[in-house]
Amino acid sequence: MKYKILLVEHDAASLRVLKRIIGKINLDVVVATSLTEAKLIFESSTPESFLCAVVDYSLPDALHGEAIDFAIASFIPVIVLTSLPDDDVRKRILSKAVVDYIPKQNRQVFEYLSRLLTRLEKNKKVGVLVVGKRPSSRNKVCELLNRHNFETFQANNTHDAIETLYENNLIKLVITENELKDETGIELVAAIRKEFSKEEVSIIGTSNLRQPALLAKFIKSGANDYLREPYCHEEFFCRVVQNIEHIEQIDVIRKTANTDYLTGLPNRRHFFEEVSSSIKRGLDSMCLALMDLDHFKQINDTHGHDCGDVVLKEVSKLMKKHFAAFPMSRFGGEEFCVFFPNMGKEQAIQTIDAFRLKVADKKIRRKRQTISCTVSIGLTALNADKIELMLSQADECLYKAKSRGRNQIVST
Ligand SMILES: Nc1nc2c(ncn2[C@@H]2O[C@H](COP(=O)(O)OP(=O)(O)OP(=O)(O)O)[C@@H](O)[C@H]2O)c(=O)[nH]1
Repeated sequence: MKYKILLVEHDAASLRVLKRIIGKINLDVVVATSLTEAKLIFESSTPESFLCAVVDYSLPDALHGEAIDFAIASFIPVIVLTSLPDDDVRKRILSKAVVDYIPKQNRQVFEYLSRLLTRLEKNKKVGVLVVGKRPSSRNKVCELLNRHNFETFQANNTHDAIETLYENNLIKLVITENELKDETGIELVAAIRKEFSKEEVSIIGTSNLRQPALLAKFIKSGANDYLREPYCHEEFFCRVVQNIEHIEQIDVIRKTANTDYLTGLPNRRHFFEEVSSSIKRGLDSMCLALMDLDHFKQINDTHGHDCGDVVLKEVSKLMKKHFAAFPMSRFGGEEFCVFFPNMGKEQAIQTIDAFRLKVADKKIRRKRQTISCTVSIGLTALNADKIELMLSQADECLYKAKSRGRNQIVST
């Protein structure tokens, strides 16, 4: 779904820059140049279709921030723009339930707005778990997080907190105070760290001024960061976003390290890890298939290496669709592998043979040429406790499939 931004701005020059910036990040802009216009637009739309409102503090018919109150009352997150960057205005803006405010000082602040909007969109898919004994303090933190579009979860004890983490893998951050219903926040941090690493879930511990020693204890027990209460709203969001971005960056690095650059399929190392841990957990039955494109050198030699790459990508696309439910990998070169956990030999043969036929039927068109290819497959149903053993069996079968004429399955 493409979200809309309600832009309430009177100044023509600012409008031009803002429209360009918002358009660049692929969000739709709906413009109102006054509070009256904004109200009219809202009468015919739903708040859910708006990611947020970007509102100028001072409009011809709303000189003192009245448009901010209107947008907040309409349940959309609000970012305030102001060309009056004095401390009084800043305080007045931050006393309202806004996402942030942006003084219109230079071009850099518009870049900041662009990052903020991108963040607000991403936040819709990020969960934050808030843990503490008192519902009132949990609700206060959740209200701040909801303002930034985060999905929030709550727990008042260690057991429920860990269960919630297991049930909702979109949770990237836990914010906990030390006082819980059963144990302490410090004990909760230690318990989370037994199950989830710092790279999977960030934790912020909170403590008030009367307990400064707690902050160091939080960090020593495995928290990533801390917040000293009472905290200002800007510091709260800086810390929250910093900790979530840390997890997201690690996620990008992990995905890059696990993915084959050409085809986007998981690479050999990732496949080994995934299948090995699946075998360790114990399976009733399993099969492993090793596949190799036939006469691929000839495809490269006839049509060029670029076309060879296109063939690899097209076969990988077919694989992603056909084997969506199974661990799969580009093993290297023109060799691919699929693992079938809890599947008997007959069913695995049926599944993989359907794929073999799909590959043979596929016509790949490139630069007015039509390329076809076939695939040979070695499949093993050996119940081994090590993936290496299954691979060597599948490899022997694949060798036989090649020597018996290719475009076929040999199984053991
Ligand atoms: N275009 C392209 N070619 C690759 C890539 N990786 C490996 N190859 C080529 O794949 C070809 C594999 O050739 P061979 O091992 O001789 O096997 P084949 O021609 O498929 O013959 P059979 O396996 O016996 O059917 C070699 O020419 C490699 O250069 C790649 O990423 N892109």
